[in-house]
Amino acid sequence: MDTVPLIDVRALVDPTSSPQARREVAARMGAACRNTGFFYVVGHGVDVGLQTRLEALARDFFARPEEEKQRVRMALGGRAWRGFFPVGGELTSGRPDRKEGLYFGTELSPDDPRVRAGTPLHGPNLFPLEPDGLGGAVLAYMAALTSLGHALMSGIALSLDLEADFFAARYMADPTVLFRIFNYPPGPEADAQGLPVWGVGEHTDYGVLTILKQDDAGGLQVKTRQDGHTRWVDAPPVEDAFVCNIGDMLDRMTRGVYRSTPHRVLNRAGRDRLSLPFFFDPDWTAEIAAIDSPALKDAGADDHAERWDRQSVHSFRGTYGAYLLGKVGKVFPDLRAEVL
Ligand SMILES: O=C(O)CCC(=O)C(=O)O
Ligand SMILES: [Fe+2]
Repeated sequence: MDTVPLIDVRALVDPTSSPQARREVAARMGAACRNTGFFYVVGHGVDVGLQTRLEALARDFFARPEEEKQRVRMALGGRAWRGFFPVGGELTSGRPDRKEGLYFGTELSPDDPRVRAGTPLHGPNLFPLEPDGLGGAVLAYMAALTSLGHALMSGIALSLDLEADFFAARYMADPTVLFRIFNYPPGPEADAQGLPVWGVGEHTDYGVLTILKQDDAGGLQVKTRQDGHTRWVDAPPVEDAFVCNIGDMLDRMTRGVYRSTPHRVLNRAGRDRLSLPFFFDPDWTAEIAAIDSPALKDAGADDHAERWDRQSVHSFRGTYGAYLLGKVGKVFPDLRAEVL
């Protein structure tokens, strides 16, 4: 309970595995979702060569001069909300994070009806021209992680006694995919007032499932809860494993039984930390509702009084797109006027 469990998900990824093997993996995922809301996955099948290439290209990009990075600044991405933001440009829990980043999403052409209609967060990516190959590697990685996301969601569905394709059919036929590459520069742990300078402040993720690749610097912390006590534990890097966690929408759908657990980052490595979170979220137009399953008869407590943002995810009614826009406006106040 106090550490983040590690789950071999090979049986969910391998099309020839037995139903029994799938159910066993699903049961482990279900236990992790009820307890920490966080777990590592190995046996995920994502090509190591692709991961290494993408990491090297990302390091190359962030090491470039600020004015070069600004050539793909978010303001140029318009309503699609893509591109680069500098250190301090994002406010996760009301204060600027010490991180810079690149935002990507599903690649849509300007002719796509949603783009033509001006739907926020939909559009083409804003890829840097240099280093050469970064855009292609990002697209290949997003495709690989989309497959993995569907496989992991089949396990989560089985863990709730639902059909394996429940999420793919009902909520994620056309998933909202947000992919980010963050660089956390080193720096003092506290500011002039003695307050900690977070790479990312305490927060929960907005959607259903986050699949995170982190480098070997460490610094990710997860808030666990046991017997009414909370405790921050480290989620250190594990060789060829992704860190997975569930977000507010799955918490909402399971009435709090599966937890969207708060987490934060403090880079103490004394060097840059690179992380690549992939957010695998419901369709933009999906209406979020509680799932009807006997596996969810013991609903969790409404925890809004203890939550980092004091909001109740359980009272939310509406589409995932509406939920996401409300959140994004808070973390990027400067871009809000343009998009909302
Ligand atoms: O960089 C990390 O390890 C975590 C990032 C994160 O929590 C997020 O982007 O939601
Ligand atoms: Fe997060």
